[in-house]
Amino acid sequence: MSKLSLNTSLSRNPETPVRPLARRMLAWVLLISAINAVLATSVQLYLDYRRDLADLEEHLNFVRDSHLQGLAAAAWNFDRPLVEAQLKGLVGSPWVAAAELRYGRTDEQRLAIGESLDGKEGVKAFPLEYDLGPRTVVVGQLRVLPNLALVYQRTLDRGLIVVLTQGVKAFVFSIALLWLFHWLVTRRLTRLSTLLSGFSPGTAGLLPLVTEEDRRANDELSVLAGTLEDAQTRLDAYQRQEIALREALEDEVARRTLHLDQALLEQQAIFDNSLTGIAFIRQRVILRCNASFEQMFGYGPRELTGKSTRVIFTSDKAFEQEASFFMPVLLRGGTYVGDCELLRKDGRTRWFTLQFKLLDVDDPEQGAVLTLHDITVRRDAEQALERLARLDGLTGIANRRTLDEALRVACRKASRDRSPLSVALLDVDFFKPFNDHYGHAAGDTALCSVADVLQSAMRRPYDLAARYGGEEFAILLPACEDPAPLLEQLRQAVVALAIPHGHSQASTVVSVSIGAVSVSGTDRCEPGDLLATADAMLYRAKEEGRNRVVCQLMPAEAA
Ligand SMILES: Nc1nc2c(ncn2[C@@H]2O[C@H](COP(=O)(O)OP(=O)(O)OP(=O)(O)O)[C@@H](O)[C@H]2O)c(=O)[nH]1
Repeated sequence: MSKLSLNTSLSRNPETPVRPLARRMLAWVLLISAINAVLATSVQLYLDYRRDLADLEEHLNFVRDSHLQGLAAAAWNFDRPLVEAQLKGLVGSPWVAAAELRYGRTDEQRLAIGESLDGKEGVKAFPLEYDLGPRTVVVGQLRVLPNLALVYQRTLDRGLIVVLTQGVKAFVFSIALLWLFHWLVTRRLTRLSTLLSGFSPGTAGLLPLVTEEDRRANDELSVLAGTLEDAQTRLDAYQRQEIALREALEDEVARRTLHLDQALLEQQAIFDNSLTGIAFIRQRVILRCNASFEQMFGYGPRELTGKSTRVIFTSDKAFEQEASFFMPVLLRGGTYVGDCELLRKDGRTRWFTLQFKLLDVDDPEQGAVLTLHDITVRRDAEQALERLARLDGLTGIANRRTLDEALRVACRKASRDRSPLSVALLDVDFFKPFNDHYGHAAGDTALCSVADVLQSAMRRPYDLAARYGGEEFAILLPACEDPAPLLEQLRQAVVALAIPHGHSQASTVVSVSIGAVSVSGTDRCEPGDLLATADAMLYRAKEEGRNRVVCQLMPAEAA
C-alpha cells in the first residue's frame, strides 16, 4: 500500500541546500541600509562641507576687516616686526594656511609667513590701503591662502564617523530584525515544515499544526497553520477513503482471481480429461489440443501442436471440401456440426462428429475451437443395423423390404425413361417335402445355397437378388429387356448345386421354378402389376411341371 508523503523531497531536490530566508532578508536589509547610509551621509557631508566653506569665507572676510588697517599702517611705517607679528597672527588661525604681504612690484618685495603662495589655487588677495586723510594710498597687497585641507579633513573625519555609526547602527538593527523575523516567522514556519514532513495521511493521526501561540498571535502564519490543518484533515479523510476503497478493490480482485484460478483449473481439468477431442485452431494450424484429441489420431503429447489441420484429413480435396462446408457457417457466427472421416497417424481412418466455432466472430483471427467425438463404433453399429434391416437374416441377400424399395425406384426410372425392366420370382420346388424329409436345418442350408447362386449372378450395380418370403426369391433386373437367358442359367446353376431331393417330382435334386415379366417403353410401370404378372408366370411354370422358366414380355399398355 503506497503512502502519500508530504516530504519536501517530493517538491525539491534534497541535494540542494536550503537558503535561509533570514539570510536573504539580512542581505536585503544590509543593502538597503547601505544605500540609505550612503545617500544620507553624502547629503550630510555635502551640507557640512558647504558650511565649512562658508565659515572659511566668513573668517577670511573677518581677517580682511580686522587686520587690513593695522597691516596697512605697519607697512606705511616700514615696521617690519609689526607686519611679521600681524602676519603670524593671521597664520595662527586654523582657517589660514599661509599669508604674505607684497609691498613692491618685484618678488623680493614681500614678507611671507608659512608656505609659499606661488602657483597655489584659491589664494585670496586684499589691497592694503592707507588712509592719509585727503587721499588713500595703496601701500601693498595682502595675499592669504585659505586652509582648504582643514575643510577636507573635517569632511573626511565626519564622513568616517557617519559611516562607522551608520554601519554599527545597520548591523545592530539587522541583527535585531533578524532575531525578530526568526522569532515571528522563521521559527514558526520551520516548526510547521518539520511537523508536516512527518505527516502520513491515512495512516498516522492528525498533526496539531495550530499551536496556542498561533491562536494568540492570530496573524497570517496562524491562518496558514489553520489552512494547512484543514487541508491535512481533508487529505487524511480522502486518503483513508482511498485506502478503504483500494483494500476493498484488492479484496475483490483477490476474490475474483481466486474464482478465476479455480475456473481455469476446472477448465484445464475438463480440457485435459475430456473424452471429447478439443483443439484450438488458428489459420488452419493447431495451436493447442488435449490428450483425447491426440489419442484419437494416434499422436503423442504435443505432437500435433503447431501442425496444419491438413494432417487429419484424408486428402487435400477432403480438407478443402470440409472447409468450404464450415467456413460460411463460422463467419455467420454459427456452430458448424458435421460428420467427417478423418485420418489417423497410422493411416487408418475413423469417423468423427466435429463441432467448429469461432472464438470471436468479430475477430476471426482469434481462431476457433474444434471439438471431436469419435463416432466410428456408433456409425459401424448403425451401418450394421441398416444392413440387417435391409438383408435377409438367413440367406444374407436383400430382404423383401429392400426389394420393395428397389422395385419402386426401378419402376419410377423405367416409367420416366421408358427403359426396360425385368422382374422374376423363383420358388424352390417341393420344398415342404424337402423339409419334412431332410429336416428344417437342411432346408435352411439349401435356401442359403440357392441364395448364393442368385447373388453371384447379379453383375450390374442395379441388379438385385432378394428373398421374397419363405422358399421364394425375387430378382430385379433394370435395363434388361429379355431376362430369359439369365434366368435359365440360374435355374441350371441351382440344379448344378446337386442338392439331393428324393421327394421332388420335378428332379432328383433341388430345383427352382421361375416366373418372370419384362416391360419396356412404358410410362406406367407399377411394382404391384409386375409382381402379379411374375407370380402368374411362376404359377404357369409350376403348372407346366416345375424346374423351368416362364417369361412374359409385357406390352406397355398391359403392364
Ligand atoms: N427350412 C425352411 N423352410 C421354410 C422356410 N420358409 C418356408 N419354409 C417351408 O417351405 C415350405 C413351403 O411349402 P409349400 O408352400 O407347400 O410349397 P412346396 O412344398 O415347395 O410346393 P410347391 O411350391 O408347390 O412346389 C413350407 O413347408 C415351409 O415351412 C425357411 O426359412 N426354412
